[in-house]
Amino acid sequence: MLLKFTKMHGLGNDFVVVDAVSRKVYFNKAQIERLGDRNRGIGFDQLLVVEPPSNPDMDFRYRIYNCDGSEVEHCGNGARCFAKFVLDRELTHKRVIDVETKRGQMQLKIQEDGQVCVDMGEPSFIPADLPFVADELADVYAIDVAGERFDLTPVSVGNPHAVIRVEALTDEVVHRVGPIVEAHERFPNNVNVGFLQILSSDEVNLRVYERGVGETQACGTGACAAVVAGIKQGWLAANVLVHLPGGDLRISWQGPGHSIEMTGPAQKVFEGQIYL
Ligand SMILES: N[C@H](CCC[C@H](N)C(=O)O)C(=O)O
Repeated sequence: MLLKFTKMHGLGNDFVVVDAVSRKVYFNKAQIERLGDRNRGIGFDQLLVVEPPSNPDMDFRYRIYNCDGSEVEHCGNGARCFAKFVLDRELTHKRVIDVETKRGQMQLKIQEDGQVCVDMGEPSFIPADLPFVADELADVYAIDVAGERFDLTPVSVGNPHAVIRVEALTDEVVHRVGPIVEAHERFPNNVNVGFLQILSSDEVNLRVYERGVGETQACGTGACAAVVAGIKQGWLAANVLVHLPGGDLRISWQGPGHSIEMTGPAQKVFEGQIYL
């Protein structure tokens, strides 16, 4: 089958986006892994498959697959690219789009400057919501990584995140600790691992070792998780500028009972077709 696709990115977190509204498309795990292979396929961090909504009150549904083939609940950078994709392809003419994903419903607003503002929903610090195995409720949890102790804050943004505050964002800590925590037995569904360096109460540096991918240039849900963890710990204010390797995101959260709001760019790189 000849598959038409659009290659996009949000701050270097890259996606292949497929229109499954005009024509149904299904992928098995092996096909996703092959398409995501940067040497033998197209290459992407995540595949986004845009479908008609199952709920008639929604405009679309879109499915999110990591390059290892795992389907996931939420993707912040992907949400912004999804919004640009459906508008550019005239699948909608709305600039406020209601969409459902595996984690639930959310609303996206495409601003006149092309930036996309996403209602990322409410975070949860309840371990069972990730899931994270914990004997008791705490603000931070100590986890042993090869004999070294790391304090982490588990946060669900629909998908699971472990936020670890560090004084320095070194390759060594990200690439050694990231994979161990990602697959740690206390995270039965694995976890995205965010390394947070606080610059001030409203500015941080962040690197994310993503579940099912490895380190990405940016992670939207990771930026949301890091900011809400920092606010909960009293390190951060309600509106934070997050510097990621691929660029900046603006994240704001007014506290429990409120949604997280994320604003950032979405870029189209090229359109293509490939035999599946
Ligand atoms: N790797 C993530 C999904 C993609 C998240 C990220 N690309 C974002 O922008 O939020 C997970 O397994 O939950």
